[in-house]
Amino acid sequence: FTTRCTDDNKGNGEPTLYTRLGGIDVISKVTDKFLTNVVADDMINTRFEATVGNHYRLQVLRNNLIDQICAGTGGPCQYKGQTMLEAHTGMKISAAEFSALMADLAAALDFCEVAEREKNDLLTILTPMESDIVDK
Ligand code: HEM
Repeated sequence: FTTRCTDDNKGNGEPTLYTRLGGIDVISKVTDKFLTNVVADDMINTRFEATVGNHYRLQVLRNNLIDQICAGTGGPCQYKGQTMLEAHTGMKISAAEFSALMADLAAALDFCEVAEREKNDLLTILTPMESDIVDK
């Protein structure tokens, strides 16, 4: 039975994925690189033209992405955006576009030197969202 002087574990001494990723600082940097990669990605960047062209809208998306990753990995944030189904309904996003976006995120995690285990853990959390995002 392991205890440590922190509440950042599930009672088993294992830090949350949020902490293993490096906390809000690394999550923010990964999100910025991810958005840079998406904007450079000819497969999907037209999807984000209106967002990138509006500073306020881009900041909202950035904040929502950071909160979503922070909250989803056990960090102290609250996601305040729409559900994935609400946010993507009407866009008719294809499975190929979803894969392209996930590859842009994986490249951002590599760029920020996030370790393989943490990279895979985060991608594993996001992958099931495909059913609420693709073909809606
Ligand atoms: C696991 C994959 C994905 C996640 C976690 C994700 C996450 C999000 C989040 C958090 C928002 C903001 C919702 C809000 O503001 O209330 C959003 C909006 C959006 N997403 Fe996704 N998304 C994913 C996949 C995709 C894909 C594959 C595309 C298109 C290729 C896409 C295109 C968009 C667009 C265009 C918006 C609207 C941005 C705006 O409001 O200006 N998303 N997404």
